[in-house]
Amino acid sequence: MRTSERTLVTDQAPTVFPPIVAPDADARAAAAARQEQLTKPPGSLGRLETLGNWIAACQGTCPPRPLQRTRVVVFAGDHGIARSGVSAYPSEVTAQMVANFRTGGAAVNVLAAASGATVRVVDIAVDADTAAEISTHKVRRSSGAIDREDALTADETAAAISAGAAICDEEVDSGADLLIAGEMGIGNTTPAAVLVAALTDTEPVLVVGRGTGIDDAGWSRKAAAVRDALHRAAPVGPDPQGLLRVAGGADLAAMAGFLAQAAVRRTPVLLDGAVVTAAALVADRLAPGARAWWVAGHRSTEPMHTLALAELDLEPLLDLQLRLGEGSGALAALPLVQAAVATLGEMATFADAGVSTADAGVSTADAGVSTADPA
Ligand SMILES: Cc1cc2ncn([C@H]3O[C@H](COP(=O)(O)O)[C@@H](O)[C@H]3O)c2cc1C
Ligand SMILES: O=C(O)c1cccnc1
Repeated sequence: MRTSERTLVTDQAPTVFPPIVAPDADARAAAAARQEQLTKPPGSLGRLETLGNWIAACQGTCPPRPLQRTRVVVFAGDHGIARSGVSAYPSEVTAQMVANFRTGGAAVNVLAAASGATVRVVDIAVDADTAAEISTHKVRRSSGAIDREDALTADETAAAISAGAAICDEEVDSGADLLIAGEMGIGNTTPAAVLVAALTDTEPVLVVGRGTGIDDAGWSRKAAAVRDALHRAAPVGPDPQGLLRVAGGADLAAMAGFLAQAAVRRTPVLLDGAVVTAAALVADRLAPGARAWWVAGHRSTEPMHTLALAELDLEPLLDLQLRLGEGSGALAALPLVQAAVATLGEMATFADAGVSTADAGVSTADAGVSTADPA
């Protein structure tokens, strides 16, 4: 059913983000002009150029400052739907992986260390008691089983969005100049798929993927769960806060708040995989225009990810067939962002290095060859 055919119910007290200011167009233009002066044919660094220009625009200065503090926040939360056989793993793995993050043994830790980022894990809704220092923003133990009950109450939804925004503020206030959201939660690809289906008006079978590696029977159970949750969510239509409440979860709501607040705080974000991008899709509805502050690190193999990226008009930097989450795909792309900033900031110009520009060369007519095409 299309949303226009439904009676829409909007959540009562919506969490309001201030209007999003776009990254600085003047700094982006100055960066694009500087790229033309650097000792390379125009455009020859391809996507690294537009990436560097984007960082300059986000910082409001050209050349951009080197990135000093890239911070990954892993949002951990369990989901009642995991009891319906939609994941290849049991819910206990969420808390066990939280412990693994804290001792540095997970992919996110190793990838972060490899490119100089640091990792913080926050328990938003793990179905276990975790250490006090990571549970200050905890909303509840596990979100509801979305095929038959709401994921959250309205108050919990607002609290989770606010928690994510507060976590973002803590990180920006501590000096973070590039943010990455990661996630850990057995079963979380199921609510993420529901959010993407609802916001892109897509059928369940087209959004449901294999997650942690479910077999065909598990995939069928997952598609049925997505169908039932979408049915339950129909009355809220595309209302972002209502969707998070009925068919999302506390971790997804917190990530949406975090991503929206990053745009409010004019701090760039490198997006991770399908689950984070599902939260991003909601965040861009909560704070229209927030997407201008995000770059997609990679494309995961989950089908919903391609749909969500297309809806956000984001082109991923990498496609490595990753399907992990945690922030791993964003971290795989981080060296590209660092390279983009370094080339824009540190390469010599033609004038500095005494290198001849294209128009100083042999004329096209004389040599019978084309000179550089600035396009
Ligand atoms: C050991 C382990 C580590 C992980 N790290 C991220 N995920 C990923 O898999 C889960 C989502 O997939 P599904 O919806 O199929 O459960 C999330 O926890 C996600 O972060 C992991 C999953 C496992 C098993
Ligand atoms: O792309 C993701 O975010 C993802 C894929 C599979 C499992 N967990 C997360």
